[in-house]
Amino acid sequence: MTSPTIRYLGQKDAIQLDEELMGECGYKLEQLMELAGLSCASSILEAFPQAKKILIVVGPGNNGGDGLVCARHLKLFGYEPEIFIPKALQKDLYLALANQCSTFEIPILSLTPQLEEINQNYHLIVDALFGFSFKPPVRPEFSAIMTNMINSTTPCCSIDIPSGWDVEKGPTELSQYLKPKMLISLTAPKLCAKFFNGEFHYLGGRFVPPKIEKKYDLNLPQYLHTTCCYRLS
Ligand SMILES: NC(=O)C1=CN([C@@H]2O[C@H](COP(=O)(O)OP(=O)(O)OC[C@H]3O[C@@H](n4cnc5c(N)ncnc54)[C@H](O)[C@@H]3O)[C@@H](O)[C@H]2O)[C@@H](O)CC1
Ligand SMILES: [K+]
Repeated sequence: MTSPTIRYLGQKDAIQLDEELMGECGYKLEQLMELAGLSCASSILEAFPQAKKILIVVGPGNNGGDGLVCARHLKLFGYEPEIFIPKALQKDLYLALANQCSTFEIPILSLTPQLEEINQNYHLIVDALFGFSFKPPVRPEFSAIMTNMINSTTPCCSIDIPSGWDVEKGPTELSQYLKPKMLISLTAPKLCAKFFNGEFHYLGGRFVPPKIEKKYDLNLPQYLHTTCCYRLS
């Protein structure tokens, strides 16, 4: 089910819009990431209030950064998040966010969580591996964790893009692919979200100036009151 009016962005437009937010709109990446991560944690609180232990899989780009911010807010909301980072983080921003998570006593796992471990220990997986800059196929260093996420019986919540999916064409070229129960689209859904058929589709990233909304013809729904997430379907 999709929202009848909201615009779905292609990969090029998503990247360009992001650059404009941080260019002429004057946002810093840290600001956008904080709001994006907060909206992810807020969406999860609405959709999975009963989940307790949450595994957050953090990738090498800004999608992973959103995951780190989300982990911190989930902890503040009373969840027990744990983080797995398959590839060592490079940028100072990501290292600072990971450090904040450690300060919040969020465990950072050193070994790839195995399938049985994920099934037994966690109520939810947060997929913050790859976002709108992903180009398939998944490189080998991520294949073990991707396989475990795909095969796990624990429900998955993908941030912005279900990892491994083509940003525009969705999962069509893969034999085995992630089927998240929840998708949180940031700023606006990307074209691959048309192939999402899980239970919860949320919109987050309540930071778009009217000028940008008009320019990209986003037709965003009205967020209610102080909320930072909106359920699309
Ligand atoms: N305007 C927005 O909507 C905002 C978006 N943010 C997030 O930023 C994301 C985009 O971040 P980035 O542009 O940093 O990119 P991504 O996080 O999508 O991923 C880029 C990283 O993945 C690696 N990668 C790409 N293809 C790969 C493959 N096939 N196998 C293995 N690794 C691969 C790249 O080398 C790079 O390290 C969005 O999806 C969203 O989650 C927020 O942080 C801030 C605001
Ligand atoms: K993702």
